[in-house]
Amino acid sequence: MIISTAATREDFVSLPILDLSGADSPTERGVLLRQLRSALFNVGFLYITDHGVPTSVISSLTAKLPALFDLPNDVKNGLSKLNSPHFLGYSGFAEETTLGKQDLREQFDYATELPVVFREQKGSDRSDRSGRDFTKPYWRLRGPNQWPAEDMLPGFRQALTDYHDAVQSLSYRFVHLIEEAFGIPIGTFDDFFLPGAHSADVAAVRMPPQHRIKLIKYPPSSSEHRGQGVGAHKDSSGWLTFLYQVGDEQGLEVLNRNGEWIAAPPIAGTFVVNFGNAFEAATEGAVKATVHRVLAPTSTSNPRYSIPFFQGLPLDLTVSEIRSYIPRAVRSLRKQDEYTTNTNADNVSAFLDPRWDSLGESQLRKWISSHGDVGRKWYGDPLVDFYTS
Ligand SMILES: O=C(O)CCC(=O)C(=O)O
Ligand SMILES: [Fe+2]
Repeated sequence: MIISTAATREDFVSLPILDLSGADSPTERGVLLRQLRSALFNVGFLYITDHGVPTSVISSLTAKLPALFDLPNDVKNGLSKLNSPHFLGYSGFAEETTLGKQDLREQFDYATELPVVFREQKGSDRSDRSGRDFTKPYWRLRGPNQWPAEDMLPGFRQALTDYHDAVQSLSYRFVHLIEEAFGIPIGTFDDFFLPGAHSADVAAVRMPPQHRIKLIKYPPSSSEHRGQGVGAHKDSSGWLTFLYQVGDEQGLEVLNRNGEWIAAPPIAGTFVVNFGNAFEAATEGAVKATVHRVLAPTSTSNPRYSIPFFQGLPLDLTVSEIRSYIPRAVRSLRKQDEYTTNTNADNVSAFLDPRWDSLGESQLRKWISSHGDVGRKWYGDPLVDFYTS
């Protein structure tokens, strides 16, 4: 029970579950879109079933997670994020922080396999045909993965690649549903994901984004007290997040507007969908990047594994540009008082820094603040100090 001097507002106490098979039925599509609108504007967190990602694709990857994390320490450390200016690779237990506190989890970060585009300041060939300036530090976020040797974990690279491709295509289909729920033409956001979708003009064509996939292990807590698996936060790595919770260990919780933590337990075969800071900023808070956290498993539980897929956006896209795609009627749906509410989590005001507008800079800031050692090694102290000041 919540005891409060202010009248308690009605708010969500459980998360909606949307059956995406309704999208293919002329009679049920309208119902699905109504449910989606409610999930978007009232909750900012939902489960999806019948999402079209084959069970075999999911299980091929999830079956390999225990062995991945059980690789010898020298093999895991050989894949350390410290090797990677793209913040891709392995982070050992409690090496990452949220709100200045250690997250009691171990993780591998992977991404759409893409080559480096960043160029050092030297030389004249600094841009591509579109005039994009690849000497900007945030372009350095983009680059290839670190894979374990195939004989160390046979089939892992293929399983992760298949999973990436399937969830990427789910994410594009889901964005089409959102466009319909917003009342804008289906395909409006294709510009962000499918270069050249609407324009043959080289300067207008975007770079295809790099999506990120985290493979996470939360070991059981070392004491009776459940530790911080990951601290309260809003996602800032992308546009939408598609989270797969492996097995049945609980721990994910979502904050409602009354300040209550609502459990988001694993539901077999579903993905959890939520919205990143860029989405909240683009909709001016009409759709929230809802705050969530993970409590580490109890001391007597099994480890918990999870796989968030963060749908990427072009790094040179600006918040003002994205906003121009969202109708005023949608942006004006922001509920009073919420956009600026201090939730004691990384919030949108830190994301929308007046010093910059591009998503690349917001993301560089985010990566540098959660992995300071990687930031200092590859980006240097002045840049780290700038982004963390
Ligand atoms: O592990 C989970 O269930 C959620 C992880 C999460 O919120 C994140 O990594 O951003
Ligand atoms: Fe998250």
